[in-house]
Amino acid sequence: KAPCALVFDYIIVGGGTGGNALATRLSQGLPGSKILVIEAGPAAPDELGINVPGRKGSTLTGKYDWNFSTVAQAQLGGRVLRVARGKVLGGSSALNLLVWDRAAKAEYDAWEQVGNPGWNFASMMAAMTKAENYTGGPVGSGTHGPVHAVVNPIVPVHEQEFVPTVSEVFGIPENKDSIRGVPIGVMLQPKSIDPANWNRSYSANSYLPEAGANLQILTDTQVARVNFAKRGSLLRATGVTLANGSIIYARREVVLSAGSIQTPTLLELSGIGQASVLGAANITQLVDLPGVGESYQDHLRVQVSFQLKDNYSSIDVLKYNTTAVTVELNKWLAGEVSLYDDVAGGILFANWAQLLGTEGAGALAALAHDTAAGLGWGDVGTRKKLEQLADPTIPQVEIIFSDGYTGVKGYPAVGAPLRGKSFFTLIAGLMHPLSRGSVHINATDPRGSNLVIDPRFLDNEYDIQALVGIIKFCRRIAHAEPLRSVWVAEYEPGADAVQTDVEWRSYVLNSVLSIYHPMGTAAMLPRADGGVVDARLRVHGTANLRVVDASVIPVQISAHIQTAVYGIAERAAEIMIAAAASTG
Ligand SMILES: Cc1cc2nc3c(=O)[nH]c(=O)nc-3n(C[C@H](O)[C@H](O)[C@H](O)COP(=O)(O)OP(=O)(O)OC[C@H]3O[C@@H](n4cnc5c(N)ncnc54)[C@H](O)[C@@H]3O)c2cc1C
Repeated sequence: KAPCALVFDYIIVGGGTGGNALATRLSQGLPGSKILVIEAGPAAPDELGINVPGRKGSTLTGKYDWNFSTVAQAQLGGRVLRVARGKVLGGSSALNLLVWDRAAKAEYDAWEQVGNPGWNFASMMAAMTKAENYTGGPVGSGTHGPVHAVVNPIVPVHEQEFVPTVSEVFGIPENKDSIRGVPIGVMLQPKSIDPANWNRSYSANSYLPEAGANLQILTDTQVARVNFAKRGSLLRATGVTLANGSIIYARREVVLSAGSIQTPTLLELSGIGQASVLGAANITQLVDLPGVGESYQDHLRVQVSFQLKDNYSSIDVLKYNTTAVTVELNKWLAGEVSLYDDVAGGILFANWAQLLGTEGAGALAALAHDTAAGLGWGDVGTRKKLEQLADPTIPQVEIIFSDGYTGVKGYPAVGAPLRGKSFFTLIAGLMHPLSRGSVHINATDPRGSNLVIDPRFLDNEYDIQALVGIIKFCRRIAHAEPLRSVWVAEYEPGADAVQTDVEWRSYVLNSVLSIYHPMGTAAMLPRADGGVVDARLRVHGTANLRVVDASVIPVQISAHIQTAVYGIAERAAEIMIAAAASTG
């Protein structure tokens, strides 16, 4: 018999975005249950790289990042792309770039339409609102949830021209209500920041303090696999084995919240997945689930950067001026307005007709249909994406106005003539690429962290042409007044360097990056459709193993996905608490 310190009612693997939200709600809703979160990374409550909004990005490649990378992408000339993931209590919510927004109503409704009763806009909006405490948000946004959101009222002078340029010149109206399932339009977006102390608000400092004493958290502890016993035709999860070999038992349920990269690979290490992947790694297959690790989808980005006129200044000063770094950080620490507050995010969400006109949108949609047909892509997720191209309420495009230089060639180096200059960047985001990749354990080292991540970005002509269309539109925005008056020259890729469609195509292939929103790798779909979990988030073939993180998203949504992950966790808690009540 195991010592009772090693027995819990619920074990949640991964103290990240979804895991901490779920654990907190279970602890509140099931006060008589013992709940354990096991997180591979440390707790880092005082880490300024996490807490200071303007230092977002500084933790990438550091000790709080798993530092995964893709396999060489043949279609991108062999490039290897970074796959950032939080390895810290709070997971990727501790590392992300803070954008707090939502997709269109029809995109959540699509989850129900592909075979998941109860998963629709009404239920997801209710769940996402429960997570949210939006200061100054529109009527209907959450005001009592743990995670704070706010629009920074400070907008740099040059950024103030973005919304009027898009709305007046391109006729895409300003939308101050985007958070309620109607995202199309141009706006200043909220960020997950607590306005009381201007600190990043993330799952570890928002949800966890609300949990009861029945929640325990083990940090710096990696789970190696889930253990099972056979119960009739189903597997019953009995607990987990840690990387150090210890076993912890679960009386009721085990939940995987290890994120879109590690949830599927943990399933594989536990014997659930494709026969060929498990066979190659010498792992006995317990459940044949071909969908595990498949349908990897992400949002893609390319960008153009412009050098500001000398009378404008951006946050670039924090890249080269050490005095400014100290002064501004001290202001943040003293609770004064600082460049490290992270300015409001100017964002445009648009459909293809708004960007390309009716004819251009029709031609691109035809290319999407032909591409999918030609490649034989007929899965439910792709079919939904193709259908959604005709829905003008669903954004296919996101364009972000980013203060400062955020491109690929780098801020001008020491000694370069443009060092010390200020820039802004327009980031072109593709919300529904057709490419679908995979993530699997590595047969040569199944338990190592060298996972086989193959996102297959831009492996088809629709995705390439779609990104070309968006990036060309970014340049058009920059050339329209009043925005045109704030800059002197295009820095990246450079007006002379890229002019023709052929040149844009090769720029896109050479500079595409991930927006770090991988999803769908343990999709909530019927088993016959390649699903990994059912509509109650239970792994097919198991009685009590669930997945609660971004990997369950069955049809790719637009927008940044942290609000959806919190919503999934809130819904999961409702489902699990109801299940506990019905079984006693
Ligand atoms: C750099 C970056 C920028 C982003 N920007 C934005 C943004 O601006 N807005 C937005 O909405 N979204 C953004 N996202 C996406 C969003 O943050 C993620 O989609 C979301 O946080 C994922 O939540 P999750 O619960 O699925 O996984 P995570 O939050 O990543 O949680 C998984 C947790 O499991 C732990 N874990 C993994 N394996 C094990 C194991 N074997 N044992 C124990 N623990 C384990 C990990 O350490 C991690 O803490 C960004 C993401 C990144 C990485």
